[in-house]
Amino acid sequence: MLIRLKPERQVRQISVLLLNQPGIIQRRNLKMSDKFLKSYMGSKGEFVRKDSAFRNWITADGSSGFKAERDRYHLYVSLACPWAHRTLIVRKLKGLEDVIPYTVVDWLMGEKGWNFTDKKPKCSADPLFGAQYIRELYFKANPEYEGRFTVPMVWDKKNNTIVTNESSEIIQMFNSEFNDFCATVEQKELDLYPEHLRARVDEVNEWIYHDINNGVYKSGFARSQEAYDKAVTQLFASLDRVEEILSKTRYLAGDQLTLADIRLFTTLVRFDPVYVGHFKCNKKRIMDYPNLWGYTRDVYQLPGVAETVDREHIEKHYQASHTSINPYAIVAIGPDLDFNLPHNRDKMTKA
Ligand SMILES: N[C@@H](CCC(=O)N[C@@H](CS)C(=O)NCC(=O)O)C(=O)O
Repeated sequence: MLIRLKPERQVRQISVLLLNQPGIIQRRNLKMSDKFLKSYMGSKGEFVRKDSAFRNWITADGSSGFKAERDRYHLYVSLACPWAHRTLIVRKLKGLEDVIPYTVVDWLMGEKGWNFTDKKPKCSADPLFGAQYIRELYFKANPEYEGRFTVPMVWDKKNNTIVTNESSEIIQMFNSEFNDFCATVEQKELDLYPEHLRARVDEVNEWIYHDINNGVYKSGFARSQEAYDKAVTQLFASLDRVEEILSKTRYLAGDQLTLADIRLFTTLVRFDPVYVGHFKCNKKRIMDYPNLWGYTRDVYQLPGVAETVDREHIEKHYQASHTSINPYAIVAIGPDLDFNLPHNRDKMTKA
């Protein structure tokens, strides 16, 4: 009986069982997911995120060689991905919809990484090259490329190359370098990384990135009890810390929304539907934290943000793609969540 086998034998058995069923695709996914995870593993079974490889900057004056221009850059995203989601929110808040077009990849990540499809809602074929996989674009930019094929990624149609694949930098560029092109004056004047709040924004970003944004991945992809315990303990200690901050101020850096909030929001909005179950981040749910839950709804309800959130892409991507942690790729039903419930956090803003 399966239950009596040693762990490594059980894994083989699962693979055979899946092969005997009509959905042969499961075996392919199992292999992919394992390879994917191993490429991110440290020596103690801990998840180690790789640095992004393309780090050019688009500037308003073009001094970097990449001048901010209308319809010069193309943004590639997954609606499932929290890092890519940041870029869609800032693009929206800054009114850059007509300036920076984007393409959404398939929510299912297979053995060759992200692929394009026009057969699923909100996804489309690659408009620039008709590529099948995002990796093809990375090789177009650099045939010797050896890094990961990640989203978000910004393609420069003029120089025919990748500008950047680092979300934290893309959102800074969208915030400040495209101000000549924003749809409205309010959007041009909106500064999500103002000089006087930078030190505070940088400070919170630092620990929120390690403990929360990446903390959920470190918990979910841990391959040893020790690595999981460490990551998940740190994750919830930092969520408690954020809860405390948000009991005093509406946003992380005070009364004003900043890039730090966008960066945190994209993790929080995925937390209860995916990270609690799929990544075993189940000490508490976001809805158990009054301030974090109210804050998540507050950011969600900002004009334009809700339309960047796609629960179908989010829930299906993680659970169907990571078959080494969810071998049958069954997508859980997910909690009832109403992000539109009143949050009353506007009352915290000082007059
Ligand atoms: N540091 C990058 C991380 C981006 C990232 O890891 N994206 C994931 C999707 S959530 C990805 O594309 N993974 C594909 C892979 O690692 O092969 C950023 O913030 O932009």
